[in-house]
Amino acid sequence: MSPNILSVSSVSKRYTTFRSNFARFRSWFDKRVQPEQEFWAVRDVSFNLHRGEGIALIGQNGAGKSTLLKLITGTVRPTMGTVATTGHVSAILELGLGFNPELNGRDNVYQAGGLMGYPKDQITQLIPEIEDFAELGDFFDKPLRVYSSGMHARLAFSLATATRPDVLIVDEVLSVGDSYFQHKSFDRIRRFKDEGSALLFVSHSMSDVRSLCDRVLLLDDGRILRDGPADEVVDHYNALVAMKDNARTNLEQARKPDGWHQTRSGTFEASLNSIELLDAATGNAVYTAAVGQELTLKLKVKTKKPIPRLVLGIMLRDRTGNLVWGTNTWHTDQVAYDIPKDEDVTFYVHFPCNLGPGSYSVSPALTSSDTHHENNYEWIDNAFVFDVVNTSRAFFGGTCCLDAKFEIQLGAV
Ligand SMILES: Nc1ncnc2c1ncn2[C@@H]1O[C@H](COP(=O)(O)OP(=O)(O)OP(=O)(O)O)[C@@H](O)[C@H]1O
Repeated sequence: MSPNILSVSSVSKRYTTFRSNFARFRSWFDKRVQPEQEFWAVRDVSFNLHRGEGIALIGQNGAGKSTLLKLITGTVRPTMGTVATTGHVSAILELGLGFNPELNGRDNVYQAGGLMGYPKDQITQLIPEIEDFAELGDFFDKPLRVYSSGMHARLAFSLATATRPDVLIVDEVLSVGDSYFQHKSFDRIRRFKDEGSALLFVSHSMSDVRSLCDRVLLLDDGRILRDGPADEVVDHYNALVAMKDNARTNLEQARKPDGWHQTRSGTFEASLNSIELLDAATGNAVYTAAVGQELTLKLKVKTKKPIPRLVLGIMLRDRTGNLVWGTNTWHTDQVAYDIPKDEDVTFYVHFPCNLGPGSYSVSPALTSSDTHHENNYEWIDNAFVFDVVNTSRAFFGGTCCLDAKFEIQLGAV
């Protein structure tokens, strides 16, 4: 493992509220003046970040993610514990932090760049690259008060990544940018990681988390609830979100011998008995499918109590956990109504294997509507895994087989 670039040791942050500012002031000198309320936003958090590693902090609103980032960047001081970093840390936290709305983009780069420790002549050297990357056009020379939030994000990201930092800290800020700029930013983040930068990333987008980070810390009530590989912790988090909405929900996790991590949650009032992938023509079981092969996914479900409305959802994900395709029988207008207790229900999903070569997982969910928030009967991440090989098409990359045809014409058309 490469050396630590950031060490967070037993860090806690307590916020206190006093009856008045005067009472807070008095408390500095008089120990008898106690706060009206105290609140631990971060509790005993420890982890190390290594060169080239990407760690995401995830968790529900108020879990303590932003506070932890502020403790790491030094904007907020820990009540207990220590944070140690080696090298240059660049953070893109709250939108436009350190920017002046009355100054234009260019002057803000000088001002905020100066606060980041860049000498003026270095900023002058970096300005063309920052202006070019931000792609703000004439807005670069207009006051920030006329910027949209996406424009702020463009300026903040371009400045924070003008030189490659040893640790890059990115809060939710990129989520306000348009998808063109997000792609461009993610490419730059990936390149920095490949060149040795470490990334600390906060996002509510689980696909962004999976695509940028190898490791995920799940925060809950200021504590680290899980620390592990992205697929495992994100699935745990999704199951927890479902549990918050469904009181009687259970949660089980296991790593299977093939390396895939399975998370099963729900009330299990309706649950999956079996899942098979079949060749559509012969009905034979398929574990390795050919690109273009006609397939049928067969799922047998048993009810343990009367179910007024049953919906099957299917998610197909690639090896890195990114969603390739997903829908449910609510959207296809095939809801099954009034199913009695102890009933067998069989679902068939027919599809051509228009996928690229690689490994894929199927995650079924049994619910009562288009989301799992109302009733999560059962949700199994990675319930079935299969491979796809290319035996009949010219070489292509990616997870999708478009069967595109090239046409070439010489001369003017
Ligand atoms: N300055 C402060 N004074 C008092 N409480 C605070 C302060 N800053 C944050 N908190 C509280 O600390 C808790 C953690 O907040 P934090 O912003 O770190 O959560 P978060 O996980 O980043 O949430 P979100 O996803 O909504 O951004 C919240 O309950 C919040 O109200």
